[in-house]
Amino acid sequence: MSGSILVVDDDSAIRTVVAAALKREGHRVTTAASIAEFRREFRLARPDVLVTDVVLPDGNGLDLVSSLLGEHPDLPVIIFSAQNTLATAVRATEVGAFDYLPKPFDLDALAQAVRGAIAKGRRGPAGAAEAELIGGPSLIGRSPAMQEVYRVIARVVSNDLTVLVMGESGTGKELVAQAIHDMGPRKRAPFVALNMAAIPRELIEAELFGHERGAFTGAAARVAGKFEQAAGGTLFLDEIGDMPMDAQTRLLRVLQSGEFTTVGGARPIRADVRIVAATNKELSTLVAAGQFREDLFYRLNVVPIALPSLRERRQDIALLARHFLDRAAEDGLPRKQLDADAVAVLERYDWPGNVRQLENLMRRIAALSRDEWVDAAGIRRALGEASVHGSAPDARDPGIETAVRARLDRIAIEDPDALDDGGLYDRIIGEVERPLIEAMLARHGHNQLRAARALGINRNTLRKRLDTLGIDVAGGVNGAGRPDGAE
Ligand SMILES: Nc1ncnc2c1ncn2[C@@H]1O[C@H](COP(=O)(O)OP(=O)(O)OP(=O)(O)O)[C@@H](O)[C@H]1O
Repeated sequence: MSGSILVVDDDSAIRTVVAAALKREGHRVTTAASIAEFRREFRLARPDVLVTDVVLPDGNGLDLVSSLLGEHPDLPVIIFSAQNTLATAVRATEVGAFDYLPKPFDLDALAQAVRGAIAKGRRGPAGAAEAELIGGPSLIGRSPAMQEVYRVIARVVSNDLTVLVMGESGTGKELVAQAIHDMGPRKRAPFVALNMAAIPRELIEAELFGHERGAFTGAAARVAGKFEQAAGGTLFLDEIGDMPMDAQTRLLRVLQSGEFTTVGGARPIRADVRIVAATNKELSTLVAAGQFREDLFYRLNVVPIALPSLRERRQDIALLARHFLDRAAEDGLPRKQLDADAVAVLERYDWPGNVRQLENLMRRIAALSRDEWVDAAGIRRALGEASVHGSAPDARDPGIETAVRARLDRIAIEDPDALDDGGLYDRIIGEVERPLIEAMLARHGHNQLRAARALGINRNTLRKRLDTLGIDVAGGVNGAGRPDGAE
């Protein structure tokens, strides 16, 4: 389906490339380099779709779209921008854009967006009235992976769909939940969080739904639960995978009926909350293992947001690191700067504790490093200290270091040639790996699937390592009896 498209961008190279790509798709294309040119072209061309940049020489594309859609509410608009922030993505949705493409975008994505715009007509939230740039917690990051996250957030802020945020610990799951709350219509009501892993299991239901006076021993007064505290706002259920089965059943009932009762209470109360749940565990695995209700999983997983680990968005590391140093300075700590080598070390590191670990490290550096400029050695030192002090999830056990050194000393005495023959790495790693794998197999009843899961490796990888290391599994239950790790 072809149509007439008006492309507004002050960069002539982008105008040319975009126009050529859209013409190849069979569309008629006109271009404009400014808002003034746009006004002229718009009257003449009467386009089916408008594609516009945000920063234009004589004004802001978002304001333009906002006022334009007041007059032409059915015009589908695609906004592209190099201002790849969550605020831009959300504002684009708020002003009623049909789609938002962060720059650099690929031409296929644009062509597809244009096809969608022509086929479906304008569909964004009605009205341009609420076009207000909202602050809120800043999610930092311009990587493609985070752009995708922003796009999903932008689509859900104005509705009440249940969102499930998945990601490793420290990737910013709570910050995403907070951003969804702060940017949506519930922002003036409370954002209430409950971490399922942090409260005793037997108290979870009372925490969620509240309890009446005398509902159980020690319940001296009526206490409102999180559902009541969050009324009108957002309830963030963290570590949902740790929710006990009974509580899961009750939560499911509440999600289905839209009502809950307090523990010991009889009168149903309307549940007026938007639910955002988060997990760092693979919920589908828990479902398969019978530890999480499948029906609840589907109820929660209406809009999934997969937050990438920090090592999957390394190009955000420098930006985040500088942001955390700025924040530390705002909090009164000395201002520090990172030199290029320092940034390179940060970008190469694997960040098992993700953004939280980077944030802690930057605060540590702000507080402890002596010079204003931090170099590579400064970062390595801080990383080393953090792990020895156990404040990072990658804390190295100094005992292992001592053991490895002692082993090398021994090899130097018993088999000095081995130190130079090139097989040392495999030999030492094999020596560490063997007891690790054997211990995990024993711990998990020789069930390979569970042992592999606990080690965080693929089952086939474990099998290969068992072969390579010559670990005998035939005697184990798994070797003969449970080839698939069935439980
Ligand atoms: N994209 C980001 N921009 C700025 N700060 C971030 C970002 N992501 C995470 N942070 C910061 O990192 C810290 C950890 O984030 P958060 O608590 O949201 O992670 P989480 O995934 O919920 O962790 P957990 O699973 O351990 O609860 C917070 O201080 C948060 O402000």
